[in-house]
Parts: sequence; structure tokens; C-alpha cells
Amino acid sequence: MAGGAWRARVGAYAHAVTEGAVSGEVSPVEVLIHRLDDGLPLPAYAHPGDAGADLYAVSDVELLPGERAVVGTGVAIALPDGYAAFVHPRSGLAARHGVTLVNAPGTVDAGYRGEIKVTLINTDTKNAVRIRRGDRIAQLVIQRVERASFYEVDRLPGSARGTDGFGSTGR
Ligand SMILES: O=c1ccn([C@H]2C[C@H](O)[C@@H](COP(=O)(O)OP(=O)(O)OP(=O)(O)O)O2)c(=O)[nH]1
Ligand SMILES: [Mg+2]
Repeated sequence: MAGGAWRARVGAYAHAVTEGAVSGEVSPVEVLIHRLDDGLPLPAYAHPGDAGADLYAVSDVELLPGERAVVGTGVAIALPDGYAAFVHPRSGLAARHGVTLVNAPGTVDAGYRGEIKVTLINTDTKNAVRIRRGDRIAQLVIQRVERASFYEVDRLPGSARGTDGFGSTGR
């Protein structure tokens, strides 16, 4: 693409963003949700365009340095076939307190009907962290997922990377 056309395209995109065209409201997937705890809000997106809907803690929990705990969120969902939900850490909790998820991202299968739970861990080596009921402890990202058919072969086709990995390209 010529320089002028490229600049026009970038300009149009920037305009669309600042005018709010990237609103995150584009045909959301419908997900059935069952509240297991009437005292907590439903998961919600904090801003238009956010990828993750925040999940709330059902109970108080204190995490000593290095300690982990499985905390309920008070909700269960039924995803359409071909989707999965991923439980991701919140960056604020991670940066401020060192709290993340043991199994990040946790995978919620489309067929799972139980309570979504969060495996919190306090990675701070000195300070305990107190989580209170109602705190936003993680975020749920809903994505389309492919299922594979696995075909066993004796030899895989070649590729530029081959078997190199684990830092093979250097730092
Ligand atoms: O962070 C998570 C991860 C999983 N789950 C639920 C939903 C998921 O569908 C189910 C099973 O998760 P996974 O397959 O990761 O665990 P597993 O150890 O393989 O258990 P299973 O043998 O039940 O598949 O547990 C959560 O609530 N939170
Ligand atoms: Mg499993």
C-alpha cells in the first residue's frame, strides 16, 4: 500500500477508535448464567471493549506468603458449543499484591455446569493478602475454540523452526 493510502487508513482507524466505534458491543455471544449467591453482582465488563468480565469472591480469605486457595465466584454458566471461558488474573491484584492464579488461565469447558472457581495464589514472599467477599478476584474471557481431530503419523512435515525451542532464538 502506498504511503498516502496507508496514512489515510491509519487516520480513519484512529478516528473510529476515538469516536467510540470500537465499543465492544458488537454482537456479544449469549451465555446463560446461574447465580449461586444472590448477594453478589453478576460478572461484568468494566468498560466497553474490555475482554474480561470481572468475577467476585464469595468468601473472605487470607493468603499468607506463598499460600493458595480455591475461591468460589458464586456463578455457573452454560456456554454454547464451540466456546470456552478462560479465568485470567487481574493485573492490579498481581502488581499491587503479587496475587495471581495457580493455573492461569483456568479453562471452563462448555459443558461445565458447576460453580466457576478461582485458584488464587499469593506470590509475595513477605506480606499476607486479605481477600474479602465481593472483591473482584479474576476475570473471565470468553473465546471461540477449535476442536482438533488428531491424525497419527510416523513423521511430521518439515518447518523453518524444526525442533528448536526453549530459548533457541536467544534472549
Ligand atoms: O480456573 C478454573 C479451572 C477450571 N474450572 C472448572 C471448569 C472446568 O470445566 C473444570 C475442569 O477444569 P480442568 O479441565 O482444567 O481441570 P482438570 O483437573 O482436568 O479436571 P477434570 O478432570 O474435571 O477435567 O473445572 C474452574 O471453575 N476454574
Ligand atoms: Mg480436564
